[in-house]
Amino acid sequence: MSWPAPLEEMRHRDRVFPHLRPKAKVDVSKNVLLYVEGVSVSFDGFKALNNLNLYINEGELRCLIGANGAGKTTMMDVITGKTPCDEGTVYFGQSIDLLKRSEPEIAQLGIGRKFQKPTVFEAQSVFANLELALKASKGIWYSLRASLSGPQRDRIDEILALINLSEAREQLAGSLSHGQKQWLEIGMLLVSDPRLLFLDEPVAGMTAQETERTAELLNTLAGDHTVVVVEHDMEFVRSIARTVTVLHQGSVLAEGTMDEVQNHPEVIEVYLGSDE
Ligand SMILES: Nc1ncnc2c1ncn2[C@@H]1O[C@H](COP(=O)(O)OP(=O)(O)OP(=O)(O)O)[C@@H](O)[C@H]1O
Repeated sequence: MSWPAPLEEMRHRDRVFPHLRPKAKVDVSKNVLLYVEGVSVSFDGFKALNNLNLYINEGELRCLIGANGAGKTTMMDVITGKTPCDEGTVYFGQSIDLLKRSEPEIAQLGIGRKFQKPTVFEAQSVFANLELALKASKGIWYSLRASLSGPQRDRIDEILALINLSEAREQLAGSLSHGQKQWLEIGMLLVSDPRLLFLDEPVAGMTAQETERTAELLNTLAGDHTVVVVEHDMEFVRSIARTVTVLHQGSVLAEGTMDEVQNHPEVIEVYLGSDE
């Protein structure tokens, strides 16, 4: 029996729902997880990214800094499939061309992103937020299933410990401090075990103690995950970064250790020397 074309397509659920595809193998034989090469993006003739080149190694914790308007958000938008680019290439490992993938497909490949403002479900408990995130990462059919498996519960417990919220598991997310909400959102990304994580200003608005705890968390995540942090808080960057990349006018201005970039004359002039 032959099926009408749309039904035939539905039989191949993995074609219809990208999340059902097995996770693609990412070739990191050269130890580089992300290649951004020659990327330019213009908005009405203004170049937000200008021949940007950036390489992120597997398992590293990289900090990206740059003054307002340097192109940090646009860069993350291009990598995560939100904004198309005019020129350039973006590869995940040696062979996955991210510019050919949609935003959900890129998430499914294991690239997670936390936006600046936490977006947790305030009326749900901490545990329920993680449960919802886990089910959402498995797709719509999965969300209809009522209960979590034992290993999934264990994974959520592990994440709760990692993000320092084990004791707050039954608390409503809306009652958490700003810093705890940020951790919960990082936890919500971790349930799908992303390979590469982009975190936009993770310590903005945090207390000194929460900031310190976040530094520990990010250091723990690095290695198992590759973490790219966009941050304005220079003290925090100094406390976590091994390599810092400075963006300016849509290109990389300098890259190196915190000391190297802080002593870079052009960086001093355009960024660190400013009032930010
Ligand atoms: N959709 C858009 N349309 C027009 N211009 C845009 C758009 N998105 C970004 N821009 C411009 O591109 C430049 C780079 O912006 P982007 O948000 O990437 O910088 P940023 O480094 O993330 O800055 P911030 O630290 O303020 O978040 C800015 O001058 C911005 O005004």
